[in-house]
Amino acid sequence: MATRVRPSSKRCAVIGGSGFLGRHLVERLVDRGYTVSVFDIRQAYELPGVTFHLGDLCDKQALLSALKEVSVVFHCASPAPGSDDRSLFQRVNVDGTRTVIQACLEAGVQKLVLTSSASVVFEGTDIKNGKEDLPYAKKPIDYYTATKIQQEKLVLEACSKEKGFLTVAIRPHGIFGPRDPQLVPILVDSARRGKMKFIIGDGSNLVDFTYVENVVHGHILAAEHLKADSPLCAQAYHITNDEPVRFWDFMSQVLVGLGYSAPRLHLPYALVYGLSLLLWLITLVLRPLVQIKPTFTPMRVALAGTHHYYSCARAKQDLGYRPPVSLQEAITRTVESYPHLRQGA
Ligand SMILES: NC(=O)C1=CN([C@@H]2O[C@H](COP(=O)(O)OP(=O)(O)OC[C@H]3O[C@@H](n4cnc5c(N)ncnc54)[C@H](OP(=O)(O)O)[C@@H]3O)[C@@H](O)[C@H]2O)C=CC1
Ligand SMILES: CC(C)CCC[C@@H](C)[C@H]1CC[C@H]2C3=C(CC[C@]12C)[C@@]1(C)CCC(=O)C[C@@H]1CC3
Repeated sequence: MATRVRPSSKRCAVIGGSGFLGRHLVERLVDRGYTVSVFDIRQAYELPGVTFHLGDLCDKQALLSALKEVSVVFHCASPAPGSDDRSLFQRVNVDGTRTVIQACLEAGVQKLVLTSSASVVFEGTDIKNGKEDLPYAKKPIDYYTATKIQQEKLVLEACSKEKGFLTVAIRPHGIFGPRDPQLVPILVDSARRGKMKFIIGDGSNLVDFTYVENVVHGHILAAEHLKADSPLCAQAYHITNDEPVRFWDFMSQVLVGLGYSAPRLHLPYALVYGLSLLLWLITLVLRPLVQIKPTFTPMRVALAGTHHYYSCARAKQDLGYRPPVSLQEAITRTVESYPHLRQGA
């Protein structure tokens, strides 16, 4: 009878390891002595000690070859939140995550750490110091969020001590840092097109922005603390910088740091939200004729004009989590990492 080789606990796979968060996670795992397999639809870099497996996570056979002798899987792949492609989100985040779980079970993986999102509870209205026991959003703000909810449920429900398969979900919020393709580039693009003159609402709304290395730290703590007798099994954990900041102060600091002017003029939230909805409807109607990508989508306006910050007390208690990099240091490092996005560059 063939004996199954017991996977080393230092052998892991990162699904989505070519992406922004995934690559930072891979780099940290390698520093900590892990052997890492990356599974992604693209290869973005090369790193000693890292093996790349290219494929779509909806393809179980492709996944299985990447998960051989792997004990921990980090699943941080997703289509970009800005995409409006409902069927893509369903296929990758929901059906694909089912496939990931199935492949993990077949390959004898012991732990699955999902990158979920704090937004799974966000409906476009204020959340102040939200805890993990808030109900999932009944009316999620977009397809991305709707499928992140389903994805998280699938992963947490798959946790089985009997099968020796343990799962946990990390819920970061507003990840930023070097190489982020989203937050800073979108902000700078909007500034360059003269669209960052206005503050939506009175500007007092508090939001979590989380430095990518802190998010990585939360993932690794979760993987290392996840044991059959630990409270982590089938739980979700907010991972933030634990320093909520005024949304518009954060944006202004990044903009000014890169040489652009901070927004100053105020516009009423309800007006901008209403206009963004109208614009969204117009783009839907015109879609067969012309593709328009509005800057101020209803989702972005809701995120820019409401409070949404979350408690990470549960992560502190169960994981011993403390954000290693402060918000100020994180902003400084981020601004320095984008010389090509500076005003005039
Ligand atoms: N960025 C943020 O502020 C937040 C992100 N999250 C979550 O964190 C995770 C990582 O996000 P982030 O690093 O920003 O995203 P990225 O888009 O940078 O990384 C995701 C990676 O997954 C890849 N991928 C997409 N679809 C598939 C597929 N079908 N099979 C294999 N690989 C695939 C992407 O390839 P390609 O680029 O070619 O699509 C990309 O390399 C996501 O799950 C996201 O939902 C949660 C909270 C906040
Ligand atoms: C044009 C401006 C009003 C806004 C520019 C910045 C935005 C691009 C970002 C501000 C908050 C960010 C955010 C996300 C994406 C980028 C922002 C909208 C997420 C939607 C990414 C995926 C998640 O899981 C939740 C994030 C919330 C915050």
